[in-house]
Amino acid sequence: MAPPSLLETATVVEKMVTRNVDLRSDTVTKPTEAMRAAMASAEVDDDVLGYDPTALLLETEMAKMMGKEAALFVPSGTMGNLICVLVHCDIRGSEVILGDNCHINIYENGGISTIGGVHPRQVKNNDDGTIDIDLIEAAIRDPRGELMFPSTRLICLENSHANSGGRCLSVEYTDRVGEVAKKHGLKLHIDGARIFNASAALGVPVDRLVEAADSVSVCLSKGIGAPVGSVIVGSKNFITKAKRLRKTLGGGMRQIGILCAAALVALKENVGKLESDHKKTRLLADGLNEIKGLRVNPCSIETNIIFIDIVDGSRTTTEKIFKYLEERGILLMQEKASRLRVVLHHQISASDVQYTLSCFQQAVQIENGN
Ligand SMILES: Cc1ncc(COP(=O)(O)O)c(C=O)c1O
Ligand SMILES: C[C@@H](O)[C@H](N)C(=O)O
Repeated sequence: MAPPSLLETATVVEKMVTRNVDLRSDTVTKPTEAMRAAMASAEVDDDVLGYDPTALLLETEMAKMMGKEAALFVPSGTMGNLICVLVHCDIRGSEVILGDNCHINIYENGGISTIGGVHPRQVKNNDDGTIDIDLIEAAIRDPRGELMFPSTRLICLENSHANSGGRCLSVEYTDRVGEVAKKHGLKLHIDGARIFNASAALGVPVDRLVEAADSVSVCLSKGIGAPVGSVIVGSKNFITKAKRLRKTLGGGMRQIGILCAAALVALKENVGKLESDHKKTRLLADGLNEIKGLRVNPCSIETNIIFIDIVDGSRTTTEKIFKYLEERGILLMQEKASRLRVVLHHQISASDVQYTLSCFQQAVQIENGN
Protein backbone atom coordinates (compact mmCIF):
# COMPACT_ATOMS: atom_id res chain seq x y z
CA MET A 1 0.00 0.00 0.00
CA ALA A 2 1.45 3.39 -1.02
CA PRO A 3 2.53 5.61 1.93
CA PRO A 4 0.19 8.57 2.58
CA SER A 5 1.02 11.57 0.40
CA LEU A 6 2.46 14.67 1.99
CA LEU A 7 -0.89 16.34 1.48
CA GLU A 8 -2.77 13.49 3.18
CA THR A 9 -0.33 13.62 6.10
CA ALA A 10 -0.65 17.38 6.33
CA THR A 11 -4.40 17.02 6.32
CA VAL A 12 -4.38 14.50 9.16
CA VAL A 13 -1.96 16.64 11.13
CA GLU A 14 -3.94 19.79 10.49
CA LYS A 15 -7.12 18.05 11.68
CA MET A 16 -5.42 17.34 14.99
CA VAL A 17 -4.30 20.93 15.31
CA THR A 18 -6.66 23.03 17.36
CA ARG A 19 -6.12 26.63 16.46
CA ASN A 20 -8.46 29.58 16.26
CA VAL A 21 -8.05 32.13 13.51
CA ASP A 22 -11.15 34.29 13.52
CA LEU A 23 -11.38 36.16 10.21
CA ARG A 24 -15.17 36.64 10.24
CA SER A 25 -14.89 40.35 10.92
CA ASP A 26 -12.97 42.94 12.90
CA THR A 27 -16.00 42.97 15.22
CA VAL A 28 -14.88 39.65 16.76
CA THR A 29 -11.89 40.83 18.79
CA LYS A 30 -11.89 39.97 22.50
CA PRO A 31 -11.02 42.63 25.09
CA THR A 32 -7.34 42.57 25.99
CA GLU A 33 -6.13 42.15 29.57
CA ALA A 34 -5.45 45.88 29.68
CA MET A 35 -9.02 46.57 28.59
CA ARG A 36 -10.41 44.18 31.19
CA ALA A 37 -8.33 45.79 33.92
CA ALA A 38 -9.50 49.25 32.85
CA MET A 39 -13.11 48.04 32.79
CA ALA A 40 -12.80 46.58 36.28
CA SER A 41 -11.40 49.80 37.76
CA ALA A 42 -13.38 52.30 35.70
CA GLU A 43 -14.85 55.31 37.44
CA VAL A 44 -18.56 55.29 36.69
CA ASP A 45 -21.78 57.20 37.29
CA ASP A 46 -25.15 57.58 35.60
CA ASP A 47 -24.51 58.55 31.97
CA VAL A 48 -28.17 59.31 31.20
CA LEU A 49 -27.92 62.01 33.85
CA GLY A 50 -24.65 63.10 32.20
CA TYR A 51 -22.33 62.24 35.07
CA ASP A 52 -20.30 59.21 33.98
CA PRO A 53 -16.72 60.57 34.18
CA THR A 54 -15.17 57.94 31.91
CA ALA A 55 -17.82 58.43 29.25
CA LEU A 56 -17.19 62.18 29.38
CA LEU A 57 -13.45 61.55 29.09
CA LEU A 58 -13.91 59.32 26.03
CA GLU A 59 -16.31 61.75 24.37
CA THR A 60 -13.94 64.66 24.96
CA GLU A 61 -11.05 62.62 23.55
CA MET A 62 -13.02 61.53 20.50
CA ALA A 63 -14.32 65.02 19.71
CA LYS A 64 -10.74 66.29 19.84
CA MET A 65 -9.37 63.43 17.68
CA MET A 66 -12.09 63.92 15.07
CA GLY A 67 -11.84 67.71 15.08
CA LYS A 68 -15.48 68.26 16.02
CA GLU A 69 -17.11 70.24 18.84
CA ALA A 70 -18.74 67.35 20.66
CA ALA A 71 -19.18 63.58 20.78
CA LEU A 72 -21.65 61.01 22.11
CA PHE A 73 -21.15 57.35 22.98
CA VAL A 74 -23.74 55.04 21.38
CA PRO A 75 -24.19 51.27 21.78
CA SER A 76 -23.54 50.39 18.13
CA GLY A 77 -22.55 51.73 14.74
CA THR A 78 -26.02 50.99 13.44
CA MET A 79 -27.54 53.20 16.12
CA GLY A 80 -24.87 55.83 15.46
CA ASN A 81 -25.80 56.05 11.80
CA LEU A 82 -29.51 56.00 12.56
CA ILE A 83 -29.25 58.83 15.07
CA CYS A 84 -27.13 60.97 12.72
CA VAL A 85 -29.47 60.52 9.76
CA LEU A 86 -32.55 61.22 11.88
CA VAL A 87 -31.09 64.36 13.45
CA HIS A 88 -30.17 65.76 10.03
CA CYS A 89 -33.51 64.66 8.52
CA ASP A 90 -35.82 65.73 11.34
CA ILE A 91 -38.53 67.05 9.00
CA ARG A 92 -41.13 64.68 7.52
CA GLY A 93 -40.57 64.05 3.80
CA SER A 94 -36.77 64.23 4.09
CA GLU A 95 -34.54 62.30 1.69
CA VAL A 96 -30.96 61.12 2.06
CA ILE A 97 -28.61 60.43 -0.85
CA LEU A 98 -26.53 57.33 -0.16
CA GLY A 99 -24.63 54.58 -1.95
CA ASP A 100 -26.61 51.56 -3.12
CA ASN A 101 -23.93 49.29 -1.64
CA CYS A 102 -23.35 51.10 1.64
CA HIS A 103 -23.87 49.63 5.09
CA ILE A 104 -26.73 51.99 5.99
CA ASN A 105 -28.58 50.82 2.88
CA ILE A 106 -27.76 47.11 3.05
CA TYR A 107 -27.21 46.00 6.63
CA GLU A 108 -29.23 48.27 8.90
CA ASN A 109 -32.71 46.83 8.33
CA GLY A 110 -33.77 50.01 6.53
CA GLY A 111 -33.91 51.69 9.93
CA ILE A 112 -33.74 55.21 8.52
CA SER A 113 -37.09 54.50 6.83
CA THR A 114 -38.80 51.99 9.12
CA ILE A 115 -37.96 53.98 12.27
CA GLY A 116 -37.12 57.43 10.98
CA GLY A 117 -39.47 57.83 8.01
CA VAL A 118 -36.53 59.09 5.94
CA HIS A 119 -36.58 58.31 2.22
CA PRO A 120 -33.36 56.77 0.85
CA ARG A 121 -32.22 57.98 -2.58
CA GLN A 122 -29.80 55.23 -3.63
CA VAL A 123 -27.05 56.19 -6.05
CA LYS A 124 -24.65 53.62 -7.51
CA ASN A 125 -21.48 52.99 -5.53
CA ASN A 126 -18.37 52.63 -7.66
CA ASP A 127 -16.05 49.69 -7.04
CA ASP A 128 -13.83 51.98 -4.96
CA GLY A 129 -16.66 52.96 -2.60
CA THR A 130 -17.16 56.44 -4.04
CA ILE A 131 -20.33 57.77 -5.64
CA ASP A 132 -19.85 59.82 -8.81
CA ILE A 133 -20.22 63.45 -7.78
CA ASP A 134 -22.26 64.32 -10.86
CA LEU A 135 -24.68 61.54 -9.93
CA ILE A 136 -24.93 62.91 -6.40
CA GLU A 137 -25.76 66.36 -7.76
CA ALA A 138 -28.27 64.90 -10.23
CA ALA A 139 -30.01 63.08 -7.36
CA ILE A 140 -30.60 66.28 -5.39
CA ARG A 141 -34.29 67.14 -5.58
CA ASP A 142 -35.29 70.44 -7.18
CA PRO A 143 -37.02 72.42 -4.42
CA ARG A 144 -39.42 73.77 -7.07
CA GLY A 145 -40.92 70.27 -7.19
CA GLU A 146 -41.61 70.17 -3.46
CA LEU A 147 -45.29 69.50 -4.04
CA MET A 148 -44.31 66.01 -5.29
CA PHE A 149 -40.69 65.45 -4.34
CA PRO A 150 -39.18 64.49 -0.97
CA SER A 151 -36.73 67.14 0.20
CA THR A 152 -33.04 66.23 0.01
CA ARG A 153 -31.40 67.08 3.31
CA LEU A 154 -28.38 64.81 3.65
CA ILE A 155 -25.62 63.02 1.77
CA CYS A 156 -24.04 59.91 3.35
CA LEU A 157 -20.59 58.51 2.56
CA GLU A 158 -18.84 55.49 4.07
CA ASN A 159 -15.09 55.47 4.75
CA SER A 160 -13.52 52.94 4.54
CA HIS A 161 -16.17 51.29 2.39
CA ALA A 162 -16.87 47.78 3.68
CA ASN A 163 -18.72 46.30 0.71
CA SER A 164 -16.06 47.46 -1.73
CA GLY A 165 -13.52 45.50 0.30
CA GLY A 166 -12.41 48.25 2.67
CA ARG A 167 -11.51 50.79 -0.02
CA CYS A 168 -10.73 54.32 1.20
CA LEU A 169 -12.35 57.58 0.12
CA SER A 170 -9.64 60.21 -0.39
CA VAL A 171 -9.75 63.47 1.52
CA GLU A 172 -9.96 65.34 -1.83
CA TYR A 173 -13.05 63.36 -2.82
CA THR A 174 -14.65 63.84 0.60
CA ASP A 175 -14.00 67.59 0.47
CA ARG A 176 -15.59 67.80 -2.99
CA VAL A 177 -18.72 66.05 -1.76
CA GLY A 178 -18.73 68.45 1.18
CA GLU A 179 -18.63 71.39 -1.24
CA VAL A 180 -21.62 69.96 -3.15
CA ALA A 181 -23.52 69.55 0.12
CA LYS A 182 -22.78 73.14 1.14
CA LYS A 183 -23.65 74.49 -2.31
CA HIS A 184 -27.12 72.92 -2.03
CA GLY A 185 -27.69 73.62 1.68
CA LEU A 186 -27.35 69.93 2.59
CA LYS A 187 -25.52 68.15 5.42
CA LEU A 188 -22.84 65.46 5.02
CA HIS A 189 -22.65 62.36 7.25
CA ILE A 190 -19.79 59.87 7.12
CA ASP A 191 -20.29 56.31 8.26
CA GLY A 192 -16.80 56.08 9.70
CA ALA A 193 -17.08 52.59 11.18
CA ARG A 194 -13.51 52.02 9.94
CA ILE A 195 -12.37 55.65 9.60
CA PHE A 196 -9.22 54.88 11.58
CA ASN A 197 -8.34 52.19 9.01
CA ALA A 198 -8.85 54.71 6.20
CA SER A 199 -6.74 57.30 8.02
CA ALA A 200 -3.90 54.80 8.53
CA ALA A 201 -4.06 53.56 4.94
CA LEU A 202 -4.14 57.05 3.41
CA GLY A 203 -1.68 58.58 5.85
CA VAL A 204 -4.18 61.40 6.47
CA PRO A 205 -4.98 62.45 10.04
CA VAL A 206 -8.49 61.33 10.92
CA ASP A 207 -9.70 64.86 11.73
CA ARG A 208 -8.61 66.07 8.29
CA LEU A 209 -10.28 63.10 6.60
CA VAL A 210 -13.67 64.03 8.10
CA GLU A 211 -13.24 67.82 8.07
CA ALA A 212 -16.02 68.28 5.50
CA ALA A 213 -18.52 66.16 7.44
CA ASP A 214 -21.23 67.55 9.69
CA SER A 215 -21.39 64.24 11.54
CA VAL A 216 -19.39 61.03 11.73
CA SER A 217 -20.21 57.68 13.32
CA VAL A 218 -16.99 55.96 14.44
CA CYS A 219 -16.94 52.32 15.54
CA LEU A 220 -14.84 51.59 18.61
CA SER A 221 -15.73 47.91 18.27
CA LYS A 222 -14.11 47.29 14.88
CA GLY A 223 -10.49 47.73 13.88
CA ILE A 224 -9.44 49.38 17.10
CA GLY A 225 -10.76 46.43 19.04
CA ALA A 226 -12.94 47.77 21.83
CA PRO A 227 -15.58 45.24 22.93
CA VAL A 228 -18.60 47.47 22.47
CA GLY A 229 -19.78 50.74 21.05
CA SER A 230 -19.40 53.62 18.69
CA VAL A 231 -19.09 57.37 19.05
CA ILE A 232 -20.84 60.00 16.97
CA VAL A 233 -19.24 63.42 16.58
CA GLY A 234 -20.52 66.77 15.34
CA SER A 235 -21.39 70.27 16.49
CA LYS A 236 -22.50 70.88 20.09
CA ASN A 237 -26.03 71.60 18.86
CA PHE A 238 -26.04 68.41 16.78
CA ILE A 239 -24.88 66.26 19.70
CA THR A 240 -27.50 67.81 22.00
CA LYS A 241 -30.20 66.68 19.57
CA ALA A 242 -28.46 63.32 19.11
CA LYS A 243 -28.42 62.71 22.86
CA ARG A 244 -32.20 63.17 23.04
CA LEU A 245 -32.74 60.81 20.11
CA ARG A 246 -30.39 58.25 21.64
CA LYS A 247 -32.64 58.25 24.71
CA THR A 248 -35.75 57.92 22.52
CA LEU A 249 -34.23 54.87 20.82
CA GLY A 250 -33.36 53.30 24.15
CA GLY A 251 -29.65 53.90 23.73
CA GLY A 252 -29.25 55.92 26.92
CA MET A 253 -27.35 53.68 29.33
CA ARG A 254 -26.21 54.08 32.90
CA GLN A 255 -22.67 53.27 34.10
CA ILE A 256 -21.16 53.05 30.60
CA GLY A 257 -17.77 54.05 31.93
CA ILE A 258 -17.11 50.33 32.09
CA LEU A 259 -17.36 50.19 28.28
CA CYS A 260 -15.72 53.55 27.67
CA ALA A 261 -12.68 52.57 29.73
CA ALA A 262 -12.02 49.70 27.33
CA ALA A 263 -12.46 52.07 24.39
CA LEU A 264 -9.90 54.49 25.83
CA VAL A 265 -7.40 51.62 26.04
CA ALA A 266 -8.26 50.64 22.47
CA LEU A 267 -7.60 54.17 21.23
CA LYS A 268 -4.28 54.24 23.04
CA GLU A 269 -3.05 50.76 22.11
CA ASN A 270 -4.61 49.75 18.81
CA VAL A 271 -4.83 52.69 16.42
CA GLY A 272 -1.09 52.35 15.91
CA LYS A 273 -1.50 48.67 14.98
CA LEU A 274 -3.80 49.27 12.01
CA GLU A 275 -1.00 49.67 9.48
CA SER A 276 0.36 46.30 10.60
CA ASP A 277 -3.12 44.81 10.13
CA HIS A 278 -3.12 46.21 6.60
CA LYS A 279 0.35 44.77 5.87
CA LYS A 280 -0.82 41.31 6.98
CA THR A 281 -3.94 41.74 4.86
CA ARG A 282 -1.85 42.49 1.77
CA LEU A 283 0.40 39.47 2.55
CA LEU A 284 -2.63 37.19 2.82
CA ALA A 285 -4.24 38.67 -0.32
CA ASP A 286 -1.05 38.21 -2.36
CA GLY A 287 -0.72 34.62 -1.15
CA LEU A 288 -4.35 33.82 -1.92
CA ASN A 289 -3.96 35.23 -5.41
CA GLU A 290 -1.18 32.69 -6.04
CA ILE A 291 -3.59 29.82 -5.40
CA LYS A 292 -5.01 28.41 -8.64
CA GLY A 293 -8.78 28.64 -8.57
CA LEU A 294 -8.95 31.69 -6.29
CA ARG A 295 -9.02 35.33 -7.34
CA VAL A 296 -8.41 38.44 -5.25
CA ASN A 297 -8.49 41.86 -6.86
CA PRO A 298 -5.14 43.31 -5.77
CA CYS A 299 -6.37 46.87 -6.45
CA SER A 300 -9.03 46.48 -3.77
CA ILE A 301 -6.62 45.69 -0.92
CA GLU A 302 -6.23 49.01 0.86
CA THR A 303 -7.08 48.17 4.48
CA ASN A 304 -8.14 45.02 6.37
CA ILE A 305 -10.80 43.36 4.22
CA ILE A 306 -10.30 40.75 1.44
CA PHE A 307 -12.96 39.40 -0.92
CA ILE A 308 -11.93 36.02 -2.33
CA ASP A 309 -13.67 34.90 -5.52
CA ILE A 310 -13.81 31.31 -6.76
CA VAL A 311 -12.67 31.31 -10.38
CA ASP A 312 -15.21 29.95 -12.87
CA GLY A 313 -14.44 26.35 -13.77
CA SER A 314 -12.74 25.67 -10.47
CA ARG A 315 -13.90 22.40 -8.93
CA THR A 316 -13.97 23.85 -5.47
CA THR A 317 -16.80 25.89 -3.95
CA THR A 318 -17.08 28.46 -1.19
CA GLU A 319 -18.99 25.92 0.90
CA LYS A 320 -16.21 23.31 0.62
CA ILE A 321 -13.48 25.83 1.43
CA PHE A 322 -15.53 27.30 4.27
CA LYS A 323 -16.02 23.83 5.82
CA TYR A 324 -12.40 22.73 5.30
CA LEU A 325 -11.10 25.86 7.01
CA GLU A 326 -13.70 25.75 9.78
CA GLU A 327 -12.57 22.20 10.64
CA ARG A 328 -9.11 23.64 11.11
CA GLY A 329 -10.20 26.50 13.31
CA ILE A 330 -10.29 29.20 10.67
CA LEU A 331 -13.54 31.20 10.59
CA LEU A 332 -14.56 33.50 7.75
CA MET A 333 -17.73 34.80 6.07
CA GLN A 334 -19.40 33.54 2.91
CA GLU A 335 -20.25 36.80 1.16
CA LYS A 336 -22.19 35.20 -1.70
CA ALA A 337 -22.26 31.95 -3.69
CA SER A 338 -18.84 32.41 -5.23
CA ARG A 339 -17.24 34.84 -2.79
CA LEU A 340 -15.68 34.57 0.65
CA ARG A 341 -14.69 37.47 2.90
CA VAL A 342 -11.91 37.68 5.45
CA VAL A 343 -11.31 40.63 7.74
CA LEU A 344 -8.07 41.04 9.66
CA HIS A 345 -7.61 42.69 13.06
CA HIS A 346 -4.99 43.12 15.77
CA GLN A 347 -5.57 39.59 17.12
CA ILE A 348 -4.49 37.96 13.85
CA SER A 349 -0.77 37.18 13.83
CA ALA A 350 1.64 36.76 10.95
CA SER A 351 1.74 33.02 11.68
CA ASP A 352 -2.08 32.95 11.55
CA VAL A 353 -1.77 34.40 8.06
CA GLN A 354 0.67 31.66 7.00
CA TYR A 355 -1.51 28.96 8.57
CA THR A 356 -4.58 30.35 6.78
CA LEU A 357 -2.75 30.40 3.46
CA SER A 358 -1.63 26.76 3.82
CA CYS A 359 -5.17 25.66 4.69
CA PHE A 360 -6.61 27.52 1.70
CA GLN A 361 -3.95 25.86 -0.49
CA GLN A 362 -4.85 22.42 0.82
CA ALA A 363 -8.58 23.03 0.50
CA VAL A 364 -8.26 24.00 -3.16
CA GLN A 365 -5.70 21.31 -4.03
CA ILE A 366 -7.82 18.53 -2.57
CA GLU A 367 -10.85 19.61 -4.60
CA ASN A 368 -8.83 20.09 -7.76
CA GLY A 369 -7.10 16.74 -7.24
CA ASN A 370 -3.60 18.17 -7.41
C1 LIG B 1 -19.37 50.17 7.45
C2 LIG B 1 -20.16 49.79 8.67
N1 LIG B 1 -20.99 50.70 9.22
C3 LIG B 1 -21.73 50.40 10.31
C4 LIG B 1 -21.64 49.16 10.90
C5 LIG B 1 -22.54 48.86 12.08
O1 LIG B 1 -21.85 48.70 13.25
P1 LIG B 1 -22.51 47.79 14.41
O2 LIG B 1 -22.26 46.40 14.00
O3 LIG B 1 -21.79 48.20 15.64
O4 LIG B 1 -23.98 48.14 14.44
C6 LIG B 1 -20.77 48.18 10.35
C7 LIG B 1 -20.62 46.82 10.91
O5 LIG B 1 -20.98 46.31 11.84
C8 LIG B 1 -20.03 48.51 9.22
O6 LIG B 1 -19.20 47.60 8.66
C1 LIG C 1 -21.65 42.38 8.47
C2 LIG C 1 -21.49 43.81 8.86
O1 LIG C 1 -22.66 44.31 9.45
C3 LIG C 1 -20.39 44.07 9.81
N1 LIG C 1 -20.25 45.49 9.84
C4 LIG C 1 -19.08 43.45 9.36
O2 LIG C 1 -18.43 44.05 8.54
O3 LIG C 1 -18.73 42.41 9.82
